[in-house]
Amino acid sequence: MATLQIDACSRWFGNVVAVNDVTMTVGPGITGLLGPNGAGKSTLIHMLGGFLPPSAGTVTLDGATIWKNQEVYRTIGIVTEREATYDFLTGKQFVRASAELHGLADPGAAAHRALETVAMTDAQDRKVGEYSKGMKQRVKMASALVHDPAVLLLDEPFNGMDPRQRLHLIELLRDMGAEGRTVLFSSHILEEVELLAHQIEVVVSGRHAASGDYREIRRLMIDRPHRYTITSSDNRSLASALVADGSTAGVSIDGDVLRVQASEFLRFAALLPRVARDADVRLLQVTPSDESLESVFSYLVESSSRASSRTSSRTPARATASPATRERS
Ligand SMILES: Nc1ncnc2c1ncn2[C@@H]1O[C@H](COP(=O)(O)OP(=O)(O)OP(=O)(O)O)[C@@H](O)[C@H]1O
Repeated sequence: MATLQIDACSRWFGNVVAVNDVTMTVGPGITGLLGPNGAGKSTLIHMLGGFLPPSAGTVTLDGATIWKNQEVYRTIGIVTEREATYDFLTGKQFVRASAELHGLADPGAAAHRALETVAMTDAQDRKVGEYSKGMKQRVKMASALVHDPAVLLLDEPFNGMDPRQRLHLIELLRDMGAEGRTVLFSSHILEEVELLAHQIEVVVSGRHAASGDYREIRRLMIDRPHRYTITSSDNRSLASALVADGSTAGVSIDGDVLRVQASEFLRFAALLPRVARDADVRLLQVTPSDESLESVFSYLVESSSRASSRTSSRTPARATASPATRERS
């Protein structure tokens, strides 16, 4: 079982602070690294993969420094976002070269196994330069898996994949996670993160904005209005009862449904059944209408930008759903 630890880590390039005082733990299973363009995801992945040293702080695997540590490199597989591959090699040669660089005893067998894992044996004798984007991604994946690493880091692995390839990669990563490997992938395709990751780490402007299950993160943001769509036995009576109580920010009737904006999640969750019972109304369906990762993300981006406009560029901002908030709840 491999655990990655990023501790008070910053990385800057000249005046640009790409990663700003991030502390994060990534354990076995699948973790999604989420953030807008330029948030620092690739920089974090490069530091975890041993491609870059941190400018400050530490990046370790099971307590061992990753940077320039060959022993650690043996246990890490990394698929970078970079398009560049050795186009003149066949898929098989490309993966085998990686096996040889790792000094594996039987590079041919290891390459074959890895190509089988990503379902690329049929195309293994074609030149990488002739592959589609998705096929290139898979062969890069095979090359990262060739030494059977305990840790797998993937930067935007779904880029350029068609839906079938995407599904295949989702299954593959699920299997890797289930085997107890530590899998960290970055993506801007929110549905994939939501579908795949048991744990989500959000970075915004180089800062660690949130950590946890996305629904959990969402619920922690109790200072943000939550929207619900409700159907009940008597929407009109329920609407007036909710308005009279005064703890909702907005109530409107929209055809057969009631749309409610609650100012506090926890309070509203306790209040709604009580108000319904007192008004003699039966609740038929209560659906959160904005609990997607997209809305969580927009909120975090907004709150982190608000915080960063108040702080200097090297001071970490605390968004509402930062780990510190989590501990308090
Ligand atoms: N080698 C470099 N030299 C200078 N600036 C860099 C370098 N690498 C990254 N940066 C800057 O650091 C910031 C974070 O970049 P990074 O690539 O880590 O973000 P990202 O979240 O992966 O973005 P994207 O999703 O667009 O790939 C950006 O402002 C970027 O321009």
